[in-house]
Amino acid sequence: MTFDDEKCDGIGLVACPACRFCPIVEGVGLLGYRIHKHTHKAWTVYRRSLKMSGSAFESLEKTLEKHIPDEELKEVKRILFGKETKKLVLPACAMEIALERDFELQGYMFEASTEQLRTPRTVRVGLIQNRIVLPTDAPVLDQITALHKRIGEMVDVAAMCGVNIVCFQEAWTMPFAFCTREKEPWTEFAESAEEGYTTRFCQELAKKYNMVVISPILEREEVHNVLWNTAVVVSNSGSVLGKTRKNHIPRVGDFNESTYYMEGNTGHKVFQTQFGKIAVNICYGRHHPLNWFMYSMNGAEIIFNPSATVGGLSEPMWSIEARNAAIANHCFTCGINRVGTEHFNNEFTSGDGKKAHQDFGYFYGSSYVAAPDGSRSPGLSRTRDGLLVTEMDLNLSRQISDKWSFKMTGRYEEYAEELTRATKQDFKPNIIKE
Ligand SMILES: NC(=O)NCCC(=O)O
Repeated sequence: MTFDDEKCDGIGLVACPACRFCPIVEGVGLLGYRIHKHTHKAWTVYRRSLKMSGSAFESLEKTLEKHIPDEELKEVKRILFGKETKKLVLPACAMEIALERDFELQGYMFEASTEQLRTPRTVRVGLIQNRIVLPTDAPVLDQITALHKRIGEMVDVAAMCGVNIVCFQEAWTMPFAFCTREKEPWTEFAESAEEGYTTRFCQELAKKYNMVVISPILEREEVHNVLWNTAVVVSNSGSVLGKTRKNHIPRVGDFNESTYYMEGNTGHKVFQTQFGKIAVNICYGRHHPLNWFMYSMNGAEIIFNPSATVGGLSEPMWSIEARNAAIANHCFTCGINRVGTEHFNNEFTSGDGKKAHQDFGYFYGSSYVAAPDGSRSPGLSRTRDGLLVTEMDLNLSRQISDKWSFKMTGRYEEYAEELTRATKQDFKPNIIKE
């Protein structure tokens, strides 16, 4: 599409393609001067984000909206995404600041039926996806500090939107350098979960905004000097509620993560917060249904899945796995993925005979929330930093559980016995032959 922004008449919806992507027009539908005021700016921001990403494909939802006639779109969306999630009206000041700070802001709500004996248990969750800020060869502390600043300005907006629990992407303080297999300088990004500067930074945010902060970092456990891929959960009081470590380590494509840290040893912890019981299933753990299941068995009402994954590898699976986990476990799930392409100075190979390269591929964002009734929010874009705010009534989980009864019909004892047998060395698969 070609467009000359000098000639835009500011009416927006027709004249300027940016308006279709401008969160102010699209998100809240504010009329009059706001459309005019933001048109050129949004278009500039949008164009800049496309140029930076090297990807013109913004999101599946946008493409469906662009090409499917209105009368069919509703039905297509119902079948693909489940019951429509209503848009959440977010404060105009938050929308405006998000625009100024060049990130997408979207809000949705998951409602539950009214009950006679329980009042609604609504909680607002914020998911943050982002690019790295500085090049990967900038000094380590500069990179960390720049990311703190960027995320800090996004959390300010989350606070304006009334977010109670915010979660960042996997290893958010660093480039996803595990593709390189080099130890230095990447291990220098590892920090103490309890006392590192990133945890201190999150404690400040948590206290300032009365917000639970989930901070997935590369952890250096200093007593034994062991590295882990860890999510630190900071309570809204500002104290560290605990930490939980990534249970499953990928050995696929360029995800050479076993070079850097060990398989988690914290089991399937669930954290009781003021806003609900939460758990964190880090990235590759989402391919393991039993991992989700055990967090749910321990009572998790919301399971976060902070991730770093690229289009060439996992994009067709992305929209299915966390959503399926929400359905199967009668809980809410939140998938968060980083954005953009990260370049490294030294070439590396994928061990597949193909040419050496200097990047992982494209991290496609697309963060979303899925609900126990099978519905899901639209995803954030594939190309831009973003904050997704969702309001969820946690009563929905028990309502759906009462309806579908997966926990009641699960026959877990049977599976426990069979699984125990299946993991023994002398196991013989139960195959009937003629
Ligand atoms: N970070 C991480 O575990 N990535 C593995 C690839 C994937 O799970 O899509």
